[in-house]
Amino acid sequence: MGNYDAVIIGFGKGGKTLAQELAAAGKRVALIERSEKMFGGTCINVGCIPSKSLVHSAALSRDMGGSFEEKTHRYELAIAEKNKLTAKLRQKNYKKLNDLPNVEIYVGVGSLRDAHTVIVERAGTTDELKTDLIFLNTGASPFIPPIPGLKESKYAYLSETLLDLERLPKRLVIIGGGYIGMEFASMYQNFGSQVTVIQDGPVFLPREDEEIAAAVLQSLRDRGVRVLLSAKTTKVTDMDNHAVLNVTAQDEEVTIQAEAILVATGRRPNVAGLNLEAAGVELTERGAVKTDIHLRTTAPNIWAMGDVTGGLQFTYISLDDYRIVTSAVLGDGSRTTKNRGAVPYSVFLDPPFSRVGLSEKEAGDKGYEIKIMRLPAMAIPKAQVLQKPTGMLKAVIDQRTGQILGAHLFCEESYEMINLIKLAMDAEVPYTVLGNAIYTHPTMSEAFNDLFRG
Ligand SMILES: Cc1cc2nc3c(=O)[nH]c(=O)nc-3n(C[C@H](O)[C@H](O)[C@H](O)COP(=O)(O)OP(=O)(O)OC[C@H]3O[C@@H](n4cnc5c(N)ncnc54)[C@H](O)[C@@H]3O)c2cc1C
Ligand SMILES: NC(=O)c1ccc[n+]([C@@H]2O[C@H](COP(=O)([O-])OP(=O)(O)OC[C@H]3O[C@@H](n4cnc5c(N)ncnc54)[C@H](O)[C@@H]3O)[C@@H](O)[C@H]2O)c1
Repeated sequence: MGNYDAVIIGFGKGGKTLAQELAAAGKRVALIERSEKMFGGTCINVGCIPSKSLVHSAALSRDMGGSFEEKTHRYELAIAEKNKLTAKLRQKNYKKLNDLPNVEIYVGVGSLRDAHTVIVERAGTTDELKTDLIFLNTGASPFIPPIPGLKESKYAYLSETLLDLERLPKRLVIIGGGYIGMEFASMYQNFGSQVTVIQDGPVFLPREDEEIAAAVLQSLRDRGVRVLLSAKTTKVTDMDNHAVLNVTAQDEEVTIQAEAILVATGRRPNVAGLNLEAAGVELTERGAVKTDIHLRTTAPNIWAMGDVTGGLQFTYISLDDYRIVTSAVLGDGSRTTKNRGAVPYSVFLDPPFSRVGLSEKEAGDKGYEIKIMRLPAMAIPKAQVLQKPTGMLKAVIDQRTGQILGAHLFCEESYEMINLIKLAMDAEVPYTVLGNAIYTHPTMSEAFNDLFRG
């Protein structure tokens, strides 16, 4: 039995950062992680970092061209490179925490006995930890739809297992056209696979600005990605060297063959087995840990961070959740989910798509009198230098105040540009400031001179 000031379940972004902060404040901390392969969490092991390493390698491979065998060889090298990177980061993350004298890492599955007792279980041993404060940072796991034959298929993968597939699939089918589906479609198309995306709804990227979603869809189709909308997979059958998917797409029956199937139909909070009810921690209707604006759960000494709270699933949100929780337990509680500012995001396509704030429709529905500003990517000199003229930029402006309500950038390097707009929105700087600023040249950011000319 151990006594701690704080116990953190899950070695994710929020958890590991909070462990360091609490340790620096003199607290005795236990950090529990169920798998030695997950020190540092989803992002560095099976999420953002490995997928972006492969996105980068795929773009290089596409530029080199060649036969499918040559592409396969480059793919194998890319997987090996990615494995090297994740192993390095995992070890670094472990060491950083393990070197702290008042942090103890437990490898095992954590659960609650009551609001002040955490159990850690692993083969044959059980530890019981007594503590004042508990932090839940257990992340999320893929949801697998109940499609006959899918779970049993040896050709079916989740994002984390596909990232380890060493042989480039000639044909890849992706079930789900969300963030993971789009990024993997773009990446595997660049590596040289023939990619088909099966999306259940009639609208492609329904949460995105209509005009931008149409431009992204067109670009993927121009690159050879087959995207089926209003499509339902009814059965998966394994053959000797491939799977056959029966799909109903807009009332037509089609069969699709694939060497690999990626299931990318959303990720659900990891709450199973935590025994939360024993401590009075309630769930939302959607099965996430219920929290208030300080990320406190319904148990007064228990807090939650990251994907398990059912919020936006991004690494930097888990990191910001750590700031909010730190503010609550070590500070004055002034940082909350309500004042964290605008939340940007990027989908790493080719070119990438990035967004912050409201779409044109959302701004209209909220009653704003709006002005729309647009710029085709081909008008940006740097896009021409990079030979990446595809895409468009769109901004939604509050006509009355000149504030930027939203920006939607589908162009090369948009993942860097969007952070500047987020800053302008948080600082309540009118669009004209970005429109009249001096930028270095030739850069993608200087496009703001034209986008926001007004
Ligand atoms: C393929 C992919 C690509 C992504 N790309 C991006 C991206 O480009 N940018 C971005 O911002 N986000 C991206 N995300 C999302 C991002 O990875 C997650 O939002 C983020 O990692 C969540 O962090 P977290 O702190 O909530 O938990 P996690 O990092 O998921 O950590 C939770 C940890 O808890 C452990 N755990 C769970 N239950 C228990 C238990 N009972 N006991 C002990 N340990 C337990 C898990 O093993 C895990 O290590 C991507 C996700 C995926 C899958
Ligand atoms: N660049 C990034 O920041 C990045 C990259 C990848 C993932 N992520 C995070 O990971 C999370 C999970 O990604 P995801 O793509 O799994 O989820 P998602 O919620 O983004 O998309 C899931 C998609 O699958 C579709 N779908 C569900 N069931 C289906 C079915 N039976 N047949 C066909 N389509 C079906 C849904 O309509 C939806 O479009 C995202 O919410 C995101 O926050 C972020």
